Amino acid sequence: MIQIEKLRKTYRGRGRELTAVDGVDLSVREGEIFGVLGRSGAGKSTLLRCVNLLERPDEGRIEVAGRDLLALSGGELRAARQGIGMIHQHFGLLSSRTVAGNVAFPLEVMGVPRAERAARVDELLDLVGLTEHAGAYPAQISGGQKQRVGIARALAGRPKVLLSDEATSALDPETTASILALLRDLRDRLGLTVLLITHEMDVVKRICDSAAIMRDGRVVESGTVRELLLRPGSELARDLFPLPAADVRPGTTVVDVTFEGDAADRPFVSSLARTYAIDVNILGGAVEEVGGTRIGRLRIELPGDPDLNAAQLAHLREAGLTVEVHPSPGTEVAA
Ligand SMILES: Nc1ncnc2c1ncn2[C@@H]1O[C@H](COP(=O)(O)OP(=O)(O)OP(=O)(O)O)[C@@H](O)[C@H]1O
Repeated sequence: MIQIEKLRKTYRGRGRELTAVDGVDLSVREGEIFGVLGRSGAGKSTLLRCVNLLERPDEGRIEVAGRDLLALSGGELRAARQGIGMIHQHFGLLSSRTVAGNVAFPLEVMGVPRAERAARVDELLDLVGLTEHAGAYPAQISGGQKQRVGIARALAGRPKVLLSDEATSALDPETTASILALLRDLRDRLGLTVLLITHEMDVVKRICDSAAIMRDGRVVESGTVRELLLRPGSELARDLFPLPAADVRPGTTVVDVTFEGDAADRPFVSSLARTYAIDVNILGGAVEEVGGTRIGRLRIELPGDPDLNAAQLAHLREAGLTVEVHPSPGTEVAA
């Protein structure tokens, strides 16, 4: 649904150059919720603003719903942008207008006739659960309700794509959960494709089907959340399951074992200990519900160096577990 290829955007000013997006490729499938994560300054907002051409990239290609956005101009571009809604961290509501007036605003800009506009505003407010607050002003409603207005306004042009710029960052955890549930529900009911940027792991855990991590303007990993969690060395897995720094003692093997669904219910630690008559030390672990599946990660310590534990590691892999061995001290390659 969204195809981004070799996207580059450099900001120039006062003799300085800063490449905020540096050759990004990204593919978002129709109907999925795709999260872009990364530290402040990684280039997430710039990337998002390029997708609806609030920012014009220097190079690359952006295809949304089969249309090459950078090749469009005038009316065609306006129509394509109407098919892309956007919600913001600080809501961006007009304080002098009521809730209904804020939702009506984009419809006025689009030239929708008054009677049709009123019916559409009612429909949109119903969609986000704000019918009873139609006459309230932004100052009279909560942050969560303000974001619901923002969502209703973004959906005014019946977009197929919704962009979300840290939409829940200014909200408390409970309100965040309700806004995320609303986004997922709207995706299901309206068949939306959602591209969101966030620095909150909870957002990824709760609603993202796929994710990408950005650093210094580049995508360093991307894929479905499940794929990334089970991929050895994945940063997303490390961030979602924070474990203490691995302190590998000489003569031991420290292994991170990632398991999902059924495998979470099998006693693989005791099976390993029994089969090889060894003591297995548990160093840490976490189990999380991710996208409706239980995924867990356990850090265990086995006696003996890794090369003496080949059979034990194979035993874990054969049980369908993802196995990542920490290097022993002294095995790191000198830079
Ligand atoms: N309009 C601009 N002019 C100049 N530099 C900019 C502009 N917008 C962003 N930048 C710079 O580009 C880099 C990427 O910024 P961007 O806002 O895309 O990152 P981000 O990952 O979204 O971070 P944040 O969450 O802090 O917004 C930063 O170094 C930022 O200072």
